[in-house]
Amino acid sequence: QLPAGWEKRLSRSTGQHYYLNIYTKESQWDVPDKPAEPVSSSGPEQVQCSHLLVKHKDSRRPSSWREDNITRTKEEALDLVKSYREQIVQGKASFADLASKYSDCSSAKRGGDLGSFKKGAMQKPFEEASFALKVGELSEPVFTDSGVHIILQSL
Ligand SMILES: N=C(N)NCCC[C@H](NC(=O)[C@@H]1CCC/C1=C/[C@H](COP(=O)(O)O)NC=O)C(N)=O
Repeated sequence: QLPAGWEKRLSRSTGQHYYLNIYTKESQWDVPDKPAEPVSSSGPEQVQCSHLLVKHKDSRRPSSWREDNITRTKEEALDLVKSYREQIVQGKASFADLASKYSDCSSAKRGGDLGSFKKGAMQKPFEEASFALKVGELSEPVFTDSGVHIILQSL
């Protein structure tokens, strides 16, 4: 008798039995010894985030809708990102307002919204920071080849 939430399946490729978590559709070879977890332990499949990106002269593409040739240094970009983050945290400005004015990413037009994305879509440092956030949480400055970001997880 299997613990609740599991189904016994036969693998066509190996002829072995495996066990399917009927909630998360995750499968495993080992016979389950406790009821299936209704949410996957590996966290959400995808997240929706907005970001404010400040590029610098060493960015992979040191150009944006704001500035054809971006010459600020990485340190200057970090100082700007910190000042924007401070204004948001102190409630002096909204994330979307500052992103639409100052983000060097085309998503500035949407208040920084990047839409939903799965693992594998964004550069690793950005992905790791995005998936580590809770809904409504604002990241510390994150560095990618694009430049310096702050990230807001929206959904
Ligand atoms: N899937 C969605 N929505 N679009 C594809 C995103 C591709 C992805 N992009 C990034 O990782 C950078 C960092 C986080 C956001 C982002 C935006 C970049 C930043 O500007 P850029 O350095 O490119 O000039 N602008 C657009 O791609 C990548 N794997 O390169």
